[in-house]
Amino acid sequence: MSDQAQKPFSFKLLKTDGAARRGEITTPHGVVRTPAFMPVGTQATVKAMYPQQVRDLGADVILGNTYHLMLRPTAERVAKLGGLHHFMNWPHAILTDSGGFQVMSLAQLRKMSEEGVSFRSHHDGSKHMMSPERSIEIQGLLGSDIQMQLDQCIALPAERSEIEEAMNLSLRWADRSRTQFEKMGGPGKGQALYGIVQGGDNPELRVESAQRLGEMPFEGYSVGGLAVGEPQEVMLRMLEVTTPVMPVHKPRYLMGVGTPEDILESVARGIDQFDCVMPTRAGRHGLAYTRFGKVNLKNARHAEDPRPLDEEADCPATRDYSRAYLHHLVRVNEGLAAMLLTWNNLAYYQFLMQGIRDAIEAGTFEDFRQKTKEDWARGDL
Ligand SMILES: Cc1ccc(CCc2c3nc[nH]c3cc3c(=O)[nH]c(N)nc23)cc1
Repeated sequence: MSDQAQKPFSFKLLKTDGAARRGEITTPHGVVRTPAFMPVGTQATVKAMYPQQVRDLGADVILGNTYHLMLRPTAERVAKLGGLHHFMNWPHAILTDSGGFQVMSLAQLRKMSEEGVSFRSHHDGSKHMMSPERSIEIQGLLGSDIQMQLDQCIALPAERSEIEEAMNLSLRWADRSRTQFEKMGGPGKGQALYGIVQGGDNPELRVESAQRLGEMPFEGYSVGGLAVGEPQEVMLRMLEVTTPVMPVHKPRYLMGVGTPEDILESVARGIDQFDCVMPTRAGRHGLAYTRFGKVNLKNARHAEDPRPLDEEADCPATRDYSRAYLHHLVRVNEGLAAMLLTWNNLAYYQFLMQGIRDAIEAGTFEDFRQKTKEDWARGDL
């Protein structure tokens, strides 16, 4: 693969329905159908799932975590073992974050400067420096198909001056990330680097960030700085002012989003890619997502319910096990509970994304959105 001239990274906008977009991203490891949900594989595994299982549910791309992997087993070791795709036996597309967000939420003794973020590992206290250049070097060593610039995501609410300072630092880091990405020959390998729009909950700063990033040569653009605890209407309002000033023919990735409803509402506002720990983490805590809303299997009301989660579903976890059995597994904390509920939840998320893609192609996205929300509201009879 390495010596073949790679097909360049590309995005095709196939159809729009209102602000909703149906597209295709071509990467060196296959095509990503958008709108896409990208399961999170933090430590080189989508927790409690086999790679082939994740693929069979319809995932075209998963996420790897630069911060975790740079600490254990280190990016250099993953590179020595053939890169992340080979290491984790996932031959399809991989997207990695730059690691800055995780440093700010997980590491100890963090110190932010113009150079980057210095920090100590939350495992063994070893010292590290994450600069735009080092982040791109790590993502290149992992062999990531879609890489992120190093940015500064701040918690909301925040003062305008603080938001503006973080936005401008992220723009300077965008430029340094791009320089390093091109120095490492990313475009020639068919890899992509996304700029990340910041600007907090301030509409003017959001527009300024998107416009200034749009003038820089990125293969795609992320909307960052959201899904950090702000109300849903603030997040949606920021999308309404930001996506209209983002490049039309480049993919848009809303970082860290979200629940099925967040995804539906964000597709309606022009977003193409999503990631969220919700389906996998919730699965490990006994929560099941279904066509008719959420089912908390810890709840005693399921103790003698012989029905599966959804007998019409294709996924064995959803169709072949009673709620009573799932409730039992959750209550006695059996490993199979996490396996089955993660499987169910990822299956539901991919089922939702397939429905969204089909509806945009058919020009019926608005009906699909309303019907899906009615089904969720119907609740789990
Ligand atoms: C493995 C993996 C997990 C999670 C992520 C996304 C993590 C994430 C956010 N999650 C919620 N809100 C977020 C905002 C930002 C942001 O502004 N910048 C960056 N770089 N990442 C974010 C990427 C990769």
